[in-house]
Amino acid sequence: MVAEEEAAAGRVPATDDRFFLVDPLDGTKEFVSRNGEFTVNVALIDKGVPVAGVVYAPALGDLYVAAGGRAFQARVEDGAVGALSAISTRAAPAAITAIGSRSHGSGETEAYLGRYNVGAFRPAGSSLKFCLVACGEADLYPRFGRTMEWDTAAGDAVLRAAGGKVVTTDGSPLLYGKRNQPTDSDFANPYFIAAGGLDPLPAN
Ligand SMILES: Nc1ncnc2c1ncn2[C@@H]1O[C@H](COP(=O)(O)O)[C@@H](OP(=O)(O)O)[C@H]1O
Ligand SMILES: [Mg+2]
Repeated sequence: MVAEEEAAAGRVPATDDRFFLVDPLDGTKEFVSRNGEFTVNVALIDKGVPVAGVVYAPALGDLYVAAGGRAFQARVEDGAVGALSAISTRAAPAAITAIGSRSHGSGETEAYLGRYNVGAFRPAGSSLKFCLVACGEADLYPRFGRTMEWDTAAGDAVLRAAGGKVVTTDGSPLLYGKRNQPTDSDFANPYFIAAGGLDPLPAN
């Protein structure tokens, strides 16, 4: 199991073909600003692919689950998990809804979005961005900024299971368990684009 705070303290186990990535508090800035958009993230990686995951936003009472190749959403009230309902991405409308970080924007992101017909931009914190694409509330989440694997793996699992995709700027699937990278630290992600029912334009 690889967890954000453990990794920060230098405790990183050898990773096998299958391992868990955990971020107990994703969206620290959201947590501090009390807007509720922080999450607890657990993902199961199998040979580099996020095959199962849970994203839980305790302050909002929203739970998203990827399991068995399908994605689900549930409400959590008073600690009780309500009925799971299946979620899926939507076919992208002519004017898409883009989603992006509340606290980590970039000029590159704006330039990339300029190549689409964007009808609305929705800022959101943490891994909730993947989940909003997964349930068809948004179509595109370009992230041209740094993240770590534990920030993205669970949301990525939910989005893939809902019919979407997460690709690097050259269009290849975002992979996990990245160690000994030539230009970045272990578990650091490259820039990526998460998409629902559209094929994202290559970014380079
Ligand atoms: N320069 C950087 N390097 C690594 N991760 C970064 C980063 N800037 C932002 N992040 C990650 O982006 C996450 C927040 O994303 P967003 O802005 O989309 O909500 C943060 O998660 P934490 O809140 O768990 O630290 C943080 O890990
Ligand atoms: Mg995080």
